[in-house]
Amino acid sequence: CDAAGMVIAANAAMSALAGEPLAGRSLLDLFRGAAAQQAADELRAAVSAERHWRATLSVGGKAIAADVRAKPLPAGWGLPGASFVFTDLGALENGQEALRKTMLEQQAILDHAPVGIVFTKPGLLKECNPRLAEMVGYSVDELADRDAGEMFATLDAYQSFRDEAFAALAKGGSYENPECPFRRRDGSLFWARVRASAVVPGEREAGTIWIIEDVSETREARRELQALVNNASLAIMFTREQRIRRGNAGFFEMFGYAVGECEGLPVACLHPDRAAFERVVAEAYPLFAEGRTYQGEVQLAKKDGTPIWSKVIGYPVNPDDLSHGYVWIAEDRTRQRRDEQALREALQENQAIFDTAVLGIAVVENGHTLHGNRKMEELFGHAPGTMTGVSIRSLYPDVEGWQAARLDTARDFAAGRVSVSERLLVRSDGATFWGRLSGRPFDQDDPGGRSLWLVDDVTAQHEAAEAVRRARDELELRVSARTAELAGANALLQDEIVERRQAEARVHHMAYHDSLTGLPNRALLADRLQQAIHAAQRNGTRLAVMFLDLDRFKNINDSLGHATGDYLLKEVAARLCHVVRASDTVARLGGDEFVVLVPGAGTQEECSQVGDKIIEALGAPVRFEGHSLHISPSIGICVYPDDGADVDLLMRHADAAMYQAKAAGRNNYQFFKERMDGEVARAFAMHALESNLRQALANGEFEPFYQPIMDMRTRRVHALEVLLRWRRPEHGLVMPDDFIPTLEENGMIVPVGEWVIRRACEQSMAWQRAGLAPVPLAINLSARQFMHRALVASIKRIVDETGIDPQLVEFEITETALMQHGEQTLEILDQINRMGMRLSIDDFGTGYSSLAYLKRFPVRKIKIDRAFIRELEASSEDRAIVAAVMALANSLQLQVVAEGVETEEQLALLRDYGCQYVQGWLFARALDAEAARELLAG
Ligand SMILES: Nc1nc2c(ncn2[C@@H]2O[C@H](COP(=O)(O)O[C@H]3[C@@H](O)[C@H](n4cnc5c(=O)[nH]c(N)nc54)O[C@@H]3COP(=O)(O)O)[C@@H](O)[C@H]2O)c(=O)[nH]1
Repeated sequence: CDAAGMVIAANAAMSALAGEPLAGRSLLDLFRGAAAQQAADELRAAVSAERHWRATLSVGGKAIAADVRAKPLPAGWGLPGASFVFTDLGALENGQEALRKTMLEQQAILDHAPVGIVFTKPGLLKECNPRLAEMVGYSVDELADRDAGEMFATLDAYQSFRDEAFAALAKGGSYENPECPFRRRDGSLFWARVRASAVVPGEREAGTIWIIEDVSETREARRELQALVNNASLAIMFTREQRIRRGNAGFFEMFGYAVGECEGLPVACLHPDRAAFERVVAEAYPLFAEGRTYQGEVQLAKKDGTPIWSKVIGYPVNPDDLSHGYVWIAEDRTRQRRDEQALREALQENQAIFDTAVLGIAVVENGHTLHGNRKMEELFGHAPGTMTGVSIRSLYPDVEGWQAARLDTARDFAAGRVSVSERLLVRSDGATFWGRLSGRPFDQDDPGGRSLWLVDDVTAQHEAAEAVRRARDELELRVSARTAELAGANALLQDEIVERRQAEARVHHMAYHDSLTGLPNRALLADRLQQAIHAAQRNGTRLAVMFLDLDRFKNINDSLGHATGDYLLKEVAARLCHVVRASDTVARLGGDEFVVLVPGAGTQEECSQVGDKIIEALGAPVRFEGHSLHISPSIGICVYPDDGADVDLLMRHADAAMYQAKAAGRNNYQFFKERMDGEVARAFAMHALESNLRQALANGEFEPFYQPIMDMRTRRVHALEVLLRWRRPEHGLVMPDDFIPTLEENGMIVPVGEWVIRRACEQSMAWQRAGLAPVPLAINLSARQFMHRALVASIKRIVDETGIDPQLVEFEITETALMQHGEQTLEILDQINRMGMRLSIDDFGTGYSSLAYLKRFPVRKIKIDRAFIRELEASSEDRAIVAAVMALANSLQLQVVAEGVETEEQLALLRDYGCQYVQGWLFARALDAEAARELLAG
């Protein structure tokens, strides 16, 4: 009832007692039968006194005796009202039985309750059920009136528990402690959940009912779970409203946060970006809505942004109410993923190697292939992907080959070796090939197990090796045949070698011997003389060099012919050899010159003896073809060391002495004297110069120079006169006046002159090839050269061989030379003229030209001798001569060159006389080829 006595609630028994529902009715209505006011007073008094009394109720017109207990409502009701317990006394008797049954049922409940239930009065246990007794290890009876503190782990624990519990109960409420430590009789502890309520709220003395539930196992399990969670290497996180609420140590560690640091942060912060987070949300939340678990491998991010690959499992805490949040378990798979990636790449690489290998690769087990790469398929002609499960036997053309391979392989594998062999294999189309096999077991301890094989097609090598073997056999045959052949050839070669040696000996002999007489020549004589000088030096002895020239030999040669001359020379050689000792040397230098070298002869007597013997031996007439030839020598003798210490000097002095013998009347010998008389000296000098000029031509010591002939009108080069120079070693440049007369005298002017023409033509062509304008050459011809019968042929040959334009060649012949030979001269000049070359008369004015001839000569030009130019300004006579020459030239329509022009005055006068061309130092001296080229290049 509330404070106004209105029924708030009534149980079923009460409604049954009242015969109708009572809620909302006034309780006083039950007491109407009695004096209502009295009943109301009594009720209030009973409530405030919390007592019970006997009352008569008026229900449904009936009076019912009832026992009423009244009590104010507990504070928890929130109303100032009272509770009433009505006991129908009439029905009580009938209910005794029912009550007893209820009591028994309740006792059964207590006895079998799975929780401990105990009733206490302050400080003491009063009653308890068997479960509690079991929990603490006492009997129910033993616990009666026992001190409650004994049940607790410690006295302190009991006291704090007691204070806390009774403080709560004192407020009229119930008390609950989820985990409280208790002690068993044997001293062991257990944990229990305790709930308590006061029998009479707020009245401790009225006693307290305790329900004690052993939660030790649950607690242990929870602790274990907690430890598990805390120590898990996995990250475990609890989220609610998309914020991080809690995480285990693994979580903080995985994401790089300090413990508790990120609690409250948005979950998105664990993702690399918003989009990644939303992808997970989009995938996971629909699953959660269906009460399912989300699983995925996603990329997350550490606090510092480092990406983490993580396997994530998420599920709702309460699938029925998603507002409770979610549990997320994340496993860091970054390393595994990296390892997996590396593994995947390695596998791909291996696969690529496997697929692209140039060798066939197969894994074999139990006589069949497990895998084979593409090359393997290709080798054996299998379609792609069909190399698996192929019988190894089928890869061999016959059973013998296969058996042999098996046996060898088994032997190799058992010995721990790689099995390498070359075998004939067969393709699926039946074609065979040679394969090089290389196999080894996967596991050395299981040689009969799985094995790896490499196969290479070596048919080509096999065939090549076979071909090589055949070729080698063939070669061996050919080698033996060739060896036999060579043996024959070798014999021939030996003969050839002998012949070659003989030929070489002949060549050597020819090089050092005179071909006509077989005597040593100049070179061998020089060598022998040198050796004899060394020997004489060593031994302190002397030696004699005797130079012989046959008197008037040229006469015999010219009159009786070369054959007679040759015979005579050979006879002289034989006689000389006959009269001297074998240790002496007889040599022929050329022509009619001989030298006898007499080692050991030093005194005049010894030399005279030899000289006399020679004169005597040559004195006897020589008979040849009916002629009796008389010959005598002129002998020059010089002695080492008195007359010279080297070969050259001794030869020259012997030569000089020979000239003395000639001068002394021939057919005698003379010893070398330091002083010679003038004629002998001249003859000797002439002889020496001739000898040197011969050497000069052979050694290339001659050199043409070029002096320009200028056009008076244009003052440009009209032609170049070719003037010979001799670059004589140790003498410098020798001018032609010093050697041309000698060349003319001894006839050498013919070969030297021919050389000059050839060299000048070659030079002109070289200048033209170098791009210079062609300039005519004026080449001197001496009288003797001009009269030589081979001149015209020689000039023609030079023109042909050098390719020079004949118009560019002009020959200068002295006036004297022209006048010497009359008609013959005319003939030669005509021939030269017909070849297209020009002719001019040199040194004009110094000879005595016949005007009749002059008119007939095909000359174009005359050169006024420089003797008339030199004094031109001073000498009226020379001016008159020059004027006359100019008049003559004009009348004969000849061009005129004035040579030796050294001054402008001379030039001016010559211009006045109408001279067209001038030559002289006023313009240029004779220049070497390089200077002349520069002049022409201008
Ligand atoms: N048969 C051959 N005779 C030849 C050849 N080379 C030259 N000679 C003849 O030798 C003579 C001397 O010649 P060289 O000493 O060269 O003298 C020549 C000029 O250098 C000289 N000359 C020219 N201008 C002047 C000058 O102004 N003053 C001066 N004092 N001398 C000068 O004159 C010589 C040329 O003379 P020429 O030949 O008459 O034109 C000489 O007679 C040459 O002919 C050869 O290869 N073969």
